[in-house]
Amino acid sequence: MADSPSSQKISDLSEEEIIRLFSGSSIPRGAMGIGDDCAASEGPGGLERLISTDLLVEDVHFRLDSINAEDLGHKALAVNISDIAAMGGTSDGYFLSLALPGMVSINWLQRFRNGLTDLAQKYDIPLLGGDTTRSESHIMISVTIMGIVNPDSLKLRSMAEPGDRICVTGPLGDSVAGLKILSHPHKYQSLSDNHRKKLIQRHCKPDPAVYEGKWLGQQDEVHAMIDISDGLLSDVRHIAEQSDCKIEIALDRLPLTPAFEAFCSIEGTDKQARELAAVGGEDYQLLFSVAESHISDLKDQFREKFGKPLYDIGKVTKREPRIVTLWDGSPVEVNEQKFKHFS
Ligand SMILES: Nc1ncnc2c1ncn2[C@@H]1O[C@H](COP(=O)(O)OP(=O)(O)O)[C@@H](O)[C@H]1O
Ligand SMILES: Cc1ncc(C[n+]2csc(CCOP(=O)(O)OP(=O)(O)O)c2C)c(N)n1
Ligand SMILES: [Mg+2]
Repeated sequence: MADSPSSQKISDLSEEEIIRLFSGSSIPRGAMGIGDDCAASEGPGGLERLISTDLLVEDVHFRLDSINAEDLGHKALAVNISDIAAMGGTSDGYFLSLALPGMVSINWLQRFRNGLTDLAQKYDIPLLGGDTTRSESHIMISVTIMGIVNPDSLKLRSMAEPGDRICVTGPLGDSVAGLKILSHPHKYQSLSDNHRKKLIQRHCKPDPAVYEGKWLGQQDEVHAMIDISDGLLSDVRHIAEQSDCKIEIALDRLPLTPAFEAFCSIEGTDKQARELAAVGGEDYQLLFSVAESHISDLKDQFREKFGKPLYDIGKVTKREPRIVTLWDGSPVEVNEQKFKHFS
């Protein structure tokens, strides 16, 4: 892009357009840079080294009156662990960078640390370093994570093939419902405490699909994989574009929890519920493509290993990078009012 006049602001650009400003540098042969959940390069003992980073900013990714310190610590690491899982890898170290306003209480920071380190210990991921600085106003948390993966298990967004089925590892929409409850508590007063708690928990304390990602990575018939951070349709589009394939998603097959259905019944139709599940972000389920001939075996083995089902929600067709949403087999438009950082 040529240099723009100084009157143009980055709010005129999409996140993708901003990333494109920084892309295009040459990287070593065999390595992989911008464009997937992690960068990958040759690592120790013939393994691939994976690296990824994500930034959480107060009032963009979280509000201090909506998430407690422990959950925020957990979430900051969980979203990064999820990126390693989406490549079929195993996390083996992380860095933590913090920008903190001076008025943050020591107690808050200790509880943030507890949430973070509990999750790190659960998956045996050591903290290797980071950076700490003062911020004039907002809290910013950046985690950089490293992982390893056997080259044969590496799953990229570009690996889907026509004829594959599209699957997800769990229900969608709970996180966006949790966020809406936190943002407008009075609107959802009729929801039971149990449902409300579940949805808020799924928003504030996402559970990365660590073992599922590693196992799916080891399955040769699983082709492309990504984690759902931006929202199902947005992340399906990443696979469609990078694999140069058309992908059909059957909205009526999206897995929903009883809590999410109860939430949606307060103000919408069944179709609106599925639209929300298709665009709401931060689910951190894994989305992958698998050869159709293998899907039945894969579902059986997955259920045996993890005690829960895989959900088959669509298919990959011809080489034409776009997505189509279906309702009862017929194409329907979805209003994609997805979360946008800029324009
Ligand atoms: N400022 C940046 N400079 C270089 N690469 C970036 C920048 N921001 C994002 N990327 C890269 O662009 C790709 C897409 O980013 P993103 O959508 O944030 O991925 P994810 O959902 O996995 O976090 C990733 O490969 C990421 O590393
Ligand atoms: C206060 C607040 N507003 C809005 C959201 C919703 N939200 C923030 S980021 C995001 C999508 C994912 O964020 P991004 O930084 O793009 O993650 P990445 O794709 O890089 O993993 C969503 C749905 C939120 N969690 N909290
Ligand atoms: Mg990112």
